Amino acid sequence: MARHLNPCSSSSYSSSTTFTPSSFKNGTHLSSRFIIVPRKPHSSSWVSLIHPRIRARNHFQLKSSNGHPLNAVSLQDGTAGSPLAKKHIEPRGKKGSLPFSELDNVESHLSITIVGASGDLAKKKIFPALFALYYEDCLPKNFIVFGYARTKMTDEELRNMISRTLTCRIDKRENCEDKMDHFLKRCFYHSGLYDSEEHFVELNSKLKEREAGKLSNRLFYLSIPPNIFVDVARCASLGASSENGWTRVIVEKPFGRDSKSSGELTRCLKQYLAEDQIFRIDHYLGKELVENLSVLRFANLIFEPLWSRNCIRNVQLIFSEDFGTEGRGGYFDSYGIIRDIMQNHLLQILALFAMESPVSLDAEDIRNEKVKVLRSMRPLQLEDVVVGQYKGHSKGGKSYPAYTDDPTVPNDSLTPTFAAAALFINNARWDGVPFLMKAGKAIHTKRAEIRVQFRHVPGNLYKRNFGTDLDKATNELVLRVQPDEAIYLKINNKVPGLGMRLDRSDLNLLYRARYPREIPDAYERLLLDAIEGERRLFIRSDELDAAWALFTPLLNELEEKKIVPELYPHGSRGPVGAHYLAAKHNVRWGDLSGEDS
Ligand SMILES: NC(=O)C1=CN([C@@H]2O[C@H](COP(=O)(O)OP(=O)(O)OC[C@H]3O[C@@H](n4cnc5c(N)ncnc54)[C@H](OP(=O)(O)O)[C@@H]3O)[C@@H](O)[C@H]2O)C=CC1
Ligand SMILES: O=C1O[C@H](COP(=O)(O)O)[C@@H](O)[C@H](O)[C@H]1O
Repeated sequence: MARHLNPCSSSSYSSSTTFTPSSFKNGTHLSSRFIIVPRKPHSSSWVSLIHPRIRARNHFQLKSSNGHPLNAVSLQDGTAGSPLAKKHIEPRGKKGSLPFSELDNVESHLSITIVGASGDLAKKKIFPALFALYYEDCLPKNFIVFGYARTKMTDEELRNMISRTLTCRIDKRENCEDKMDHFLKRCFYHSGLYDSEEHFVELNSKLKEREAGKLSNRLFYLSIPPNIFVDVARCASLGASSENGWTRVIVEKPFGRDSKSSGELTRCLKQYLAEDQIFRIDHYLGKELVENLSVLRFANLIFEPLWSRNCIRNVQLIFSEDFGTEGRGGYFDSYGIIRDIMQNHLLQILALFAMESPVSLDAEDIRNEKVKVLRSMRPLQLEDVVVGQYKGHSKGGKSYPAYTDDPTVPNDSLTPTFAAAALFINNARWDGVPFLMKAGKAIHTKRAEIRVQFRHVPGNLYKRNFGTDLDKATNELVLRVQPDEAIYLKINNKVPGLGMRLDRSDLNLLYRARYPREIPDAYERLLLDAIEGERRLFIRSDELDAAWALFTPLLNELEEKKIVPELYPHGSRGPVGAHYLAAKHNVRWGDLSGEDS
């Protein structure tokens, strides 16, 4: 195999092996017990397969996050441009396609490889999510999970490590311990380097051994630092892609630092993977309340007619954590809160909130609408942004560190741990409506919410009761994403009694009261969707480009001008500048209004 210096190599996005089409495994033989159904009647590239066993398991069908039955165990994702996408599978019954009899003979197998299995995210989120899916019978009958990392570990040691993070959550059914044992028996480990194709070939042999001739579908989860994404995509693609089923790769954020690096990352990944195979995860899209946003809008008559500049005064997207960057300072310092939270999680929510009604619930229809919103955003101005950084603080005899006290953070770091911004969408629906974002670490509370403040009632008969500030008593719809999921609507209400006194009350849908069951973690939903081939909750490359196009000029300006962040005490409500920014746009932060603070 020819070796040369590749622009996607190590220090940028590493690789040192030239791609030639012949270097790819190009499995050709399809014989399976699957029924092929076109996912979209008009698109032959969306050929999907449903295993009869899976079809028989209704629970599996019901879990698809777009509300459609499972229809997404596509044999081979992608149709062009990538080594993993060379095969074209004709729908059953078409000329040249495999006969029914041959399709009926092979069972499928799912292999999930977590690359970076020794890391924080894998332990905290990915293994527990996979166990929860197994526990809920959402994984196919034949599956295995492989951990891959440089750390030397035996299968047994991996199992020990994972078992410490698995919980018998949900409703503590009596067979949970058994299920845990069964799950752990399906977990294996392979130690290897991230840039060694040879080590992935070894992994491939272990996978094959356990797949035992079944049709193999393979999912790789890249839970690793971004500088090795491309190395792993290359080695996994060349050394361990499925020969007869699909191969998909979940990529964790950050997807670059700006437009240029993100474009470069996409370009490098696409040397080895087709866009259809890349699942860029934004775990906020997997959160229950974010999922519910579209249901609320499009399945209720009462909201959509109000959903525009005609009735909405402003929208607030708020994220805060009551802890600092503890343990992640090294990563955080080269990204900062704007890249860590705003450019992805909050902007994705904004796009879902503001998009027009999609043609259907199909992933492409939804992502088309989201990308239109992102492309309609007014360029962000520095004067519409406030940045902050937490400083040390003592309270109740306890002292809390400053951001720069972290030994992995330079003492003179200007990296923002807090930011607030006013954004605008230049389209007919949202012209002039401020979308205020606020994200901060080491704030007094942990929360994520969407607040919609409505205009005041014109000619309100009861305006006397509100005093001079009519905006103070307008309706406000709150979607509390976390903690304690809820949707509530603030309304003006008559206080019972003989007089006419109004107060503010909530129509409150508190999830724990209405749905007293545990809400699945975002990673469960997203992993299941990736297994099913459902891309709706994953970020398409043009969405990513549009998101970076919005934030890159601002980030450059902040860095070039060395804007000094406003210091705020650890555990406070954030910098005062955020209030001035809101006031400039005639907005009061709903979370600090006194009613909800
Ligand atoms: N942790 C979290 O809460 C979140 C993480 N993410 C993203 O998920 C990915 C994984 O995160 P996380 O688990 O925290 O990351 P870790 O820093 O824990 O890294 C994961 C694994 O990658 C290997 N690794 C770490 N640093 C390097 C390096 N410099 N070169 C080569 N290998 C390295 C290590 O495995 P070994 O040494 O055994 O090879 C490590 O166990 C990252 O992209 C992160 O940004 C996204 C959202 C939240
Ligand atoms: O992506 C990230 O998200 C977490 C917050 O996620 P949550 O689900 O716990 O709200 C954040 O702590 C981290 O900095 C960021 O990278």
